[in-house]
Amino acid sequence: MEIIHVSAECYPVAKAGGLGDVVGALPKYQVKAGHIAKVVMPMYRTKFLYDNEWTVDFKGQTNLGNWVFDYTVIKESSNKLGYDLYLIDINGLLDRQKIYGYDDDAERFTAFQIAFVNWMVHWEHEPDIVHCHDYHTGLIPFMMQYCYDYNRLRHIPSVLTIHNAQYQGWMGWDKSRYIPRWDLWKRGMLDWNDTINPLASGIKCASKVTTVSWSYMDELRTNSNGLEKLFEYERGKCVGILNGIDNEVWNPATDKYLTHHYSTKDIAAGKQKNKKILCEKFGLDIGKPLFIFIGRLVGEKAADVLPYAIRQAIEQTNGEACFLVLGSGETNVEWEFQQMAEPYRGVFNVVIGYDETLSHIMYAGADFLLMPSRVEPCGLNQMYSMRYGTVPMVRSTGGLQDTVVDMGDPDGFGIRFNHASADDITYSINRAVSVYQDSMQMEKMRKKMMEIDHSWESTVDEYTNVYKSLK
Ligand SMILES: Nc1ncnc2c1ncn2[C@@H]1O[C@H](COP(=O)(O)OP(=O)(O)O[C@H]2O[C@H](CO)[C@@H](O)[C@H](O)[C@H]2O)[C@@H](O)[C@H]1O
Repeated sequence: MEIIHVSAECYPVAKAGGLGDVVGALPKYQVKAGHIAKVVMPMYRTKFLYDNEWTVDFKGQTNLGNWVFDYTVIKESSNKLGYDLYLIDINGLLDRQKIYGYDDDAERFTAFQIAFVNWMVHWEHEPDIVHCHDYHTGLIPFMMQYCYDYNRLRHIPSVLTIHNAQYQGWMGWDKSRYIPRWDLWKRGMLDWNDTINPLASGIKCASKVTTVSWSYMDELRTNSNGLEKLFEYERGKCVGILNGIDNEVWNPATDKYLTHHYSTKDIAAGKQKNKKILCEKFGLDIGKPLFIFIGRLVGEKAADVLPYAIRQAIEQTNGEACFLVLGSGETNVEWEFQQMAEPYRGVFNVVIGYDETLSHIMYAGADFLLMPSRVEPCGLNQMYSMRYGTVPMVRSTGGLQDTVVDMGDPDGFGIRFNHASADDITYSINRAVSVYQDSMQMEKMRKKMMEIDHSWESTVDEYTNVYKSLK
């Protein structure tokens, strides 16, 4: 089968979070399973662009409302990612360093989607599936169905994967002029509560909708930032498929970001060497259990309760636990963490920003990973931490409850709690501190979690089944 993934992110080209990881890996494993998989994304000005060779595949012209624009599609020449990678360049809109966060994001991603369908119409052959990811590509199924210029694409099945339903790309109806000549009777397929809602439109118009864990699929019907009724109505075409992880990138025995590699044969020693790097660099006590948090500092990840929870845990344990935080997001949360660095020197440190290398060393060197998320569609951090023998501490929600078993269970290896509250987090940290004293139990849990198979190899067929159901 030929599958075209369309996305705003793809690791290692451009990544802001888990979406990039999934779109970077799934196509690679689809190719290994015998499919033709391609990725199409915007041509941001990232390091990957300048470090690699490209050929021009297509040049076209189309418009965003009255603005006529040229676009260029370039293709990575060496197939180094294991699948065909195409970037769409639109001067003035996509030629930026960051992926998101600009005032004209609505125009940027709408123009990207228009350029994509416009390019597809010029293809001499047709793919079997167009696979869209998140709201940035949510208008594509609508455009393929109801824009007169793209009628030729109508019968190609589309799949929308929702990585995060919190963000929906809402646009005022004044922006409907951006969408190329469309069947005005189909206004309802764009609309949700009197705004153009690209995610809702994708859910309505895609042939199938998937999300990234079973529990999150259920949750969306009761908690999806306003789309609950839509998920209930469309439940027949929705399916949950748990994310995999790229075992080639995330492997403590070969990880290119690590100086000290290890496997299940030398877990404790391997982790200790990585912990030493972190503790020396961040002034933390290597004799104490090390807790980490990696991620966006936003309410969804319950980052706002963490500063207080960590302070409370440090007090309650008499400073017997160390904490290292890596992330960026809401300014007040960043500020609170930064204020803690000095008074809690020796047991707490924070890095505000995005650092891929440091994140790998943290997964390897930490003892525990904190993930108190209020909403977590799947979560990759807990799966990476398991692969690196770091005990995940998660709130029981979404994909976290699908992947982590509490250590109270005979088969358990992690810590689960029910509320994204400082008290639940602190209580769990206390549980962790006491299990940390039991090196046999730690070793057992580490080994168990490192042996769990979360590879894409074991998941890729579930997507194939979805595609096949559409042919
Ligand atoms: N400051 C930083 N520095 C370095 N690396 C950082 C970082 N902040 C985050 N990361 C990395 O970004 C990724 C985060 O992935 P997650 O899946 O946990 O969350 P995210 O909310 O981005 O993804 C959404 O999409 C994914 C994919 O479907 C779902 O698993 C998830 O639940 C959903 O919210 C990990 O690779 C993590 O290491």
